[in-house]
Amino acid sequence: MNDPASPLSLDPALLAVFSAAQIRAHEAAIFARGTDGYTLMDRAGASLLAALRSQWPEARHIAVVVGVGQNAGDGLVVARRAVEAGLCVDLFGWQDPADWSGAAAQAWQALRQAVPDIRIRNDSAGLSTAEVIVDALFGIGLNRPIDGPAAAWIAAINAARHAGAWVIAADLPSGLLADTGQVLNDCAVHADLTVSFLGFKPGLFTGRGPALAGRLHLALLGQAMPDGAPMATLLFDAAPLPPKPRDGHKGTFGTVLVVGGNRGMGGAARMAGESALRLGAGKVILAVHPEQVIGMNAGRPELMVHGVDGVAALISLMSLADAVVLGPGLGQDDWAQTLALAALAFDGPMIVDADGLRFLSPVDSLVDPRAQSTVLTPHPAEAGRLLNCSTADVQADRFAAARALQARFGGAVLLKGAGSVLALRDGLKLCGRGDPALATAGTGDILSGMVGALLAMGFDADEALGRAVCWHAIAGEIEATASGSWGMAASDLLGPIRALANAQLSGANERLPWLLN
Ligand SMILES: NC(=O)C1=CN([C@@H]2O[C@H](COP(=O)(O)OP(=O)(O)OC[C@H]3O[C@@H](n4cnc5c(N)ncnc54)[C@H](OP(=O)(O)O)[C@@H]3O)[C@@H](O)[C@H]2O)[C@@H](O)CC1
Ligand SMILES: Nc1ncnc2c1ncn2[C@@H]1O[C@H](COP(=O)(O)OP(=O)(O)O)[C@@H](O)[C@H]1O
Ligand SMILES: [K+]
Repeated sequence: MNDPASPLSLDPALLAVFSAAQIRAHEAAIFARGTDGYTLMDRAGASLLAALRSQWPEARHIAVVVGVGQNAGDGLVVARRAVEAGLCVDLFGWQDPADWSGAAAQAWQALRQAVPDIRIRNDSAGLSTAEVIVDALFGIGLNRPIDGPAAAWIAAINAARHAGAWVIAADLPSGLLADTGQVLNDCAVHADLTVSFLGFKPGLFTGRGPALAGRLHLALLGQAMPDGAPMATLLFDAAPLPPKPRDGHKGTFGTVLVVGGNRGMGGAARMAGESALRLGAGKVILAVHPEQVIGMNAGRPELMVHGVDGVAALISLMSLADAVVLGPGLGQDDWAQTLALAALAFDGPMIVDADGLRFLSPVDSLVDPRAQSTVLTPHPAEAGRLLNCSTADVQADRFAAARALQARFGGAVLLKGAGSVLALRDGLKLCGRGDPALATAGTGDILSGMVGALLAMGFDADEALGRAVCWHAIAGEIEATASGSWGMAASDLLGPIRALANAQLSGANERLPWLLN
């Protein structure tokens, strides 16, 4: 069933994210090839101004807030070019111009030459009169919590935005850490548009990034994308399933066994089962607590619901399964533990989610076949439990957490939440789709059923996880577009998911968060 074809036709540069260190190495290589820093910075400022004018063509009055490093230089270029274009420009900050170095110092000289009476205003009162504010405080050089004047300027920019100004960020919204999407001290600019220079940074897509960066625009500054493997690749679309063979029968498309549905938690197992069915699994069996059987059978007769009271009953169901989904509504009691330990011995592809994750033990990923065919899908709190750290620790570096989970437990790992991170055999992926509509109970169960169906069809762990995450996120966008982000119920995703898998609904490019260059 594997079908590697992808409907994506985006520029590869738009699908790669690079760490700050990789961007710095790229800059060094550009300089070594003979382009100087100021030339690059001038292009960065020009790109930012072009994006600003294309997004807000009516804007006449802009404010540029500059910091102390080279990110300020981008802002100084914008100020000069904006004045030259006839816009009214106010420049704000606290830096003594004599302290700027390198290309930023050249940008200041160029600005002074073009606008001799330019001055840097150190009082944020005038900020609120601007239609658009350019955030040129910090880019990839941010390396510690922000306090002092920089924190005050960030607060002033956010207050002006709240009062109606638009905000465009140079390279990154200031305060957002490029590599992780973390914000320290809860101090960061909230931008409407971010122009990212030379390559996208991972932090724009995960952690706090999606909430703070606004729309994204990539400006390559006349350069090819950085050499070498990116830190992660972005997942934006997935190929639909191949046509269903005319001579297929229910056995052809795999049997999924969902193990979960403890007392009071039957809904989770049912949602996982239903999503496996809607994605095309040939048969779906639910192994649930005996007290759940009657209600579940009535609700969705296509699901084969079995009350399981011990290991023997589960093993006999496992013998029928092509893939196991362990965890939805499993709970943590003795019944859950007995079933989980038995299910984890399943000799085939498996996804472990929710409470199922509590019963995992570390594997030796080099020798344990389980490590090859298992998909783990923790949310940040579950990941913290598995890694023996806090949820905040996980969120501080979601890439490191996903990698650590993969190293410890093997398989394909998904760290859920806005900007889901996938640690796969061939490296890191980052889901660039989704909507906060998905932040509601049960959407994780829907996802686990989808992965189960794809595993049962024969997709390998990486492919099954990548497709499921993508369709699930796009389905969330589709529902949000149709009816809004508030109030979606997890089962609402089932229709769009089915349509996406059948190619009857194209999710490609519809709500990509950036302006295509
Ligand atoms: N020609 C080029 O090189 C090009 C560069 N480009 C642009 O340059 C940006 C990178 O510039 P950058 O490396 O100077 O870093 P930047 O983000 O300005 O900040 C570092 C400064 O802030 C300081 N600092 C750090 N944290 C702080 C804190 N919490 N609170 C207070 N201060 C703090 C830090 O101080 P230090 O650590 O040295 O004490 C340092 O002085 C990049 O994102 C892109 O926009 C593009 O134009 C393309 C061409
Ligand atoms: N703000 C968001 N943006 C995009 N996706 C989100 C957001 N919040 C949650 N999600 C997605 O919704 C799903 C929630 O799963 P999970 O936390 O396990 O919920 P549950 O256990 O209730 O089913 C995950 O796939 C997660 O990535
Ligand atoms: K910035």
